[in-house]
Amino acid sequence: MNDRNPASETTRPAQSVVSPHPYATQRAALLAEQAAGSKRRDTLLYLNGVTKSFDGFKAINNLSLVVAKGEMRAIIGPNGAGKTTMMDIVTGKTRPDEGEVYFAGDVDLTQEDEAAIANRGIGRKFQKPTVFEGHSVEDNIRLSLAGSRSIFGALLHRKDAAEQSKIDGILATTRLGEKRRTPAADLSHGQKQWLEIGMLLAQDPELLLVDEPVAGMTDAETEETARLLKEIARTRSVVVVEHDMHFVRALGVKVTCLHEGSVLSEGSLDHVSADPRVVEVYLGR
Ligand SMILES: Nc1ncnc2c1ncn2[C@@H]1O[C@H](COP(=O)(O)OP(=O)(O)OP(=O)(O)O)[C@@H](O)[C@H]1O
Repeated sequence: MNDRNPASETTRPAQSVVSPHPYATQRAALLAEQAAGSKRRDTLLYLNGVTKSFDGFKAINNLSLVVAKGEMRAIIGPNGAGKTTMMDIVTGKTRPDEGEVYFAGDVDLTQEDEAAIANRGIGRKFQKPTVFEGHSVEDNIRLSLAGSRSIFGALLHRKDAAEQSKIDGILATTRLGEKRRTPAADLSHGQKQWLEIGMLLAQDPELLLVDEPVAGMTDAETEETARLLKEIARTRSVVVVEHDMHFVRALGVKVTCLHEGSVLSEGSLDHVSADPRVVEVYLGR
């Protein structure tokens, strides 16, 4: 049955001529603000229009990159694309000439030094592992937990249960539980890389920057590293720079290809590796 009343339709003014009720406009503005706010809250690392020149050469050129909370992102690109310089900028080692770099909403990283940025919860793993070779695996983790305590104090102080359980958790994550008493010097190259990742985890970073973690690893170690980083990324954001495409595929995350200091292509590995520009400057080489 058609219960519409044609008479009332003819008398009702057309919607387009009715100006919206002030509350409706306010509500629309509020919703837009909430959406923008929640987007901001979801963002952990925000780079916008970042540029850095060395002697007139733009190593980073109008780079924009957004990493969400809890996201793992793989960064690929040819040598000299600016991957290391990008990480140097995020960690405060290098100051950008222009652009915005924000962490966790409103922390302006361009205004902070390396130590302050590390304290904010940004941990970086360089390509070459730097562990305390003479100490056991477990003590390496303990020393990293210690923070401001002296090294001597860290090794001598009474072990409390909470600390021990944190160390055990890190050893399990980094597949080093059975190696806890082994001197770091006796670990394989891959295990040393995992130990260093564990030492970073001891500092509870919200964002981990990892530079070429699988370079020099065996295939089995490479596969295990992909699993390990995926586990870590359940509770933190991870940005991993890597040339090994098998490894990047195993990560199964969004990929950003840098070239000449800017984003050349971004998306799934399939999308990025099918991009003719990426094939031309990187994958096809
Ligand atoms: N401190 C510096 N002084 C001068 N030039 C620099 C400096 N740091 C980086 N560059 C230059 O900036 C460009 C980008 O270098 P960067 O190391 O960031 O590239 P990358 O993508 O990390 O390369 P790779 O894959 O080889 O590590 C290169 O041409 C490099 O020579």
